[in-house]
Parts: sequence; C-alpha cells; structure tokens
Amino acid sequence: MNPLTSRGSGSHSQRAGTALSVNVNKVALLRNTRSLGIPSVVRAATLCLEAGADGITVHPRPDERHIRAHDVFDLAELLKAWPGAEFNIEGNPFHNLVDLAREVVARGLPLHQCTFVPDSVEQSTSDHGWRFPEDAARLAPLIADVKALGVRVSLFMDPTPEAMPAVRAVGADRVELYTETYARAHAEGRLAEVTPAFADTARAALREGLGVNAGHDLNLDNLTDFLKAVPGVQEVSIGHALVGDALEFGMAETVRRYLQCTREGNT
Ligand SMILES: CC(=O)[C@@H](O)[C@H](O)COP(=O)(O)O
Ligand SMILES: NCC(=O)COP(=O)(O)O
Repeated sequence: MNPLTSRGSGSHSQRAGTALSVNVNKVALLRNTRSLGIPSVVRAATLCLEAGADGITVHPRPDERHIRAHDVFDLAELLKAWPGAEFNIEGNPFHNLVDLAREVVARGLPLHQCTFVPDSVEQSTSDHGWRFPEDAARLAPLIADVKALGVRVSLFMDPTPEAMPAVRAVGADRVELYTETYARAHAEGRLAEVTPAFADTARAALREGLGVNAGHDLNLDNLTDFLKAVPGVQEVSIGHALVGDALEFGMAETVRRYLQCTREGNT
C-alpha cells in the first residue's frame, strides 16, 4: 500500500510530496499494433502500482489510437484494488472525456481527477494549454458537471501566472503545467529562460488555492531539477519517456527511479 496522506486542493488523498502518476498511453499504442492484447495495459499499470507509483493516467483520444474505452474501465477496475492510488483521465471535455468520466462513476468505479486538455482530434500530442479569459465561459459548465460527479478537475495550462485567478474563478481545483518547453530548455541548457515562468505560475496557482500538477516530456534527466525549481507540485504524470525507459530498465525499476527523482526534487 502506498504511504498516502490527505493534503492540498481537492478532497482526494495524495502522499506527502510529489505524487507520480504513470501515463500508460504508450503501452496501449504498442498493444494496438496487433490484436493479441500484448503488452497488457492492466499488467503494466499493476507493475507500476506495485513498484510504488501513486496513480495511473490515461489520455483516451477520440480516435482510440492508444487508450480505448475498455482500457479506461479495465484500469478503473484495477484501481479499485488500490484504494490509496489515484486514477486520472486526461482529454478534451468537448470530445469524449466527460461521457467517459460519467460512465466510470456510473459503474461505481474509482475516478479521482479529470484533466481537461484543449487538444484537437487530429493533434499528434498535446502542445498547448487553455486560454483565459477566452475559454472560461465554455469550460465553466463542464467543470461543474465533472465536479458534481465527485471528481477533481485540473486544467492543462501553459506557464501563465496571470491566468491563475481566472482558473480559480472558473471552478477548477488544480492546474497541470504543460512542461514541454521546460523539458526542451533543460535539454538545450536554456533553463534560465523558462524556469521563472513555471515557478511564478505555480506560486500564483498556490496563492489562488489551486493545486499544481505538471506533465509532458518529463524524464529521468529533468524531473528532479523541475521539482526543485517549481514549488508545491502535487503530482507529475509521466508516460512517453517512462515507458521508453522501461524497455531498458524494466517497468518496476523504472518507476523506482522516477520515484527517487521525486524524492530528490522535494528536498
Ligand atoms: C496532456 C499531456 O501532456 C499529454 O502528454 C498527453 O497526456 C499525452 O498524450 P499522448 O500520449 O497521446 O502524446
Ligand atoms: N499529462 C502528461 C502525461 O500524462 C504524460 O506526458 P508524457 O510524459 O507522455 O509527455
């Protein structure tokens, strides 16, 4: 069982420090190239949880290129056996996300967080956050709908400190900082250019009473530095690099290495 304690925004449990939610999209992507069910997404998620991961994330895109609807329900069934761990579904609330969330909850299955991401259907991966004030009016009712299910709502956001009061006003519980620009700058030795915006956005979110998550292109090289530089990050969701690392180190050892980065990043 994970050492989880309640803290922070939203009513669900999180362990002290930054939680690691493993995104298993890329396991499904490989599985979908044949009809054999290999590798198993549920088995991969089980290995992550057994190794100490705090949660599982999926981003079921409308074209089901990786995570399919049945994966969402299969993983939610798995999470029932891990009461301390969290299930986070990411996606565009104007596409398939809200209906999936409703169905998970209707089946009596656990769902802790929905992360709203403004991706278009044909996008190859996420590449920007919501815009405020432009998106506020159309997001508000969907945020209310998902929160009425008892599910926390996090909004995928670029590092824009000035948007945080509007994110709070629209009813979100958390923001997820889109970290691609941090990851690229880290790889290119340009951290001074980007770090202040991430740290300022986290501080602005915390001032508003929002929780702070982060994700996209985080990896074993940049995760510790990110968490040292950006205050109060409650959860990182990591998939692409982590699943790649698992090919080299195995899933359990890989998860342990990422957990070690979160611990080092929190000191
Ligand atoms: C929201 C986000 O940051 C993305 O990283 C996403 O969840 C990953 O989606 P893909 O695996 O389809 O690239
Ligand atoms: N929210 C980000 C996520 O779930 C995984 O992003 P990535 O590590 O696949 O880039």
